[in-house]
Parts: sequence; structure tokens; C-alpha cells
Amino acid sequence: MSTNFSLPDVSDPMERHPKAPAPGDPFRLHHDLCHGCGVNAPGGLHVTVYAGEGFTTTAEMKVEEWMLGGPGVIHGGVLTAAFDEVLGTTPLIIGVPVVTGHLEVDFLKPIPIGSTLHFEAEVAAKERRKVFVRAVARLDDSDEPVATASAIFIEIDLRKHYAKYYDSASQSRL
Ligand SMILES: CCCCCCCCCC(=O)SCCNC(=O)CCNC(=O)[C@H](O)C(C)(C)COP(=O)(O)OP(=O)(O)OC[C@H]1O[C@@H](n2cnc3c(N)ncnc32)[C@H](O)[C@@H]1OP(=O)(O)O
Repeated sequence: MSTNFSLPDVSDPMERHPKAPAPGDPFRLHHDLCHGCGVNAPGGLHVTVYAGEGFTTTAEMKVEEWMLGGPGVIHGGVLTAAFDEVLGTTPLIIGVPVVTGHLEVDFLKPIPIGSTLHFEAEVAAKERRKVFVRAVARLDDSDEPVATASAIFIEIDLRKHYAKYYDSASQSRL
């Protein structure tokens, strides 16, 4: 199954989840070894996502030497993984756990090693189990976007979805 990112004409009603972090507060880690957010993930991105106002989130990521792709700049796959983490955490603002179904990234400018990326994301719409999320990344010294991403995430029942993998995910807070 594959579907390009295309917002529905009308979104299902959405509400900020009453237990979502307050604006400015971080989402708790869902797994210490998560490649995106885990504090103990070897070679992980160590991205922390913060709740924003409404259906929005923010995040930052330092662009480190090991993320190198072209000389002096970030690898596109690393940036894509960072977007996946930021975008994939954002539906928790409406209390919906998801997995990535479809993710599109536009790479607008080279992103130098040593810079810091600032992400802003929002849940744009929900349609049945599909959650449509968009994000933009900027460098700290500029308002100009360096990359944007759009994704369709699919709502899951966490325990059922991961049931057969649970032994290897024993640190996961399901
Ligand atoms: C909880 C904390 C999260 C923290 C952040 C984590 C960030 C990282 C997120 C990830 O990287 S998750 C890992 C990468 N993704 C996966 O491993 C997902 C693998 N795919 C699956 O497990 C299944 O294909 C999936 C659960 C996504 C869908 O299977 P289902 O059988 O449950 O869905 P179904 O086929 O019934 O489709 C339900 C709806 O989703 C739509 N859909 C399914 N797959 C899609 C897809 N790939 N793209 C777009 N839409 C899709 C489908 O069209 C349909 O829409 P409608 O309601 O309009 O009919």
C-alpha cells in the first residue's frame, strides 16, 4: 500500500490530548534505544521533541560529524530519519500512537556539519486511522527553510502491533 501525501478535504475532528505535555515540555522517551530519541541508542540521533501550541511540536538536532554525507554536509538519509522521529512523535499531541506509512522529504539547501537544525511540525489532518503531519527545518541563523517533510502516519494499537516483537523491545513503554 502506498499513497502520496494529499490532505483530505475535511479532517476528522481533532483535540489536543489532555495528557499531552504542556507547550515547551518534552514528550517522554518511548524507548531508550530508539534510533531517533533514545538516550542510550548507539549512534542514535538523540532528538528530543517538545510540545508546542495546538497540534504543533518543535525539536532540535545538532548536525554532527558522523552524520556526514557529501563533504561537509548532512546525509539525506540521516535528515530523513530525523524528520521521521519529529513527525512520528507529533501525533501524540492528539494522543494517537502511529507508525510511518508514507514520508516525503524536500531537500532545499545543503545543511552543514556543525550547524543546529530547528524543526517545527504540525498535525494537519486526521482521516480515520491516517494522520497527516508536516514539518519544516531551519538553521539557527536563518528563517529560510532548508528542508520540509510531509508524512502519512497510520494509527496503531501499540500492544497488538508490536506483540510478536515485544521480547526484543523489552525496554519499550507500551
Ligand atoms: C508511539 C511513539 C512513536 C514515537 C516516534 C516514532 C517515530 C518513528 C516512526 C517509525 O519509523 S515507525 C517504523 C516504520 N514504519 C513501519 O514499520 C510500518 C510498517 N507498515 C505496517 O505496519 C502496516 O503497513 C501499517 C500498520 C502502516 C498499515 O497496515 P494496516 O493493515 O493496519 O492498515 P490498512 O491497510 O488497514 O490501512 C488503514 C488505512 O491506512 C492507509 N495506509 C496503509 N498503509 C499506508 C501507507 N503505506 N501509506 C499511506 N497510507 C497507508 C490505508 O489506505 C487505509 O486508509 P483508508 O482509511 O483511507 O482506507
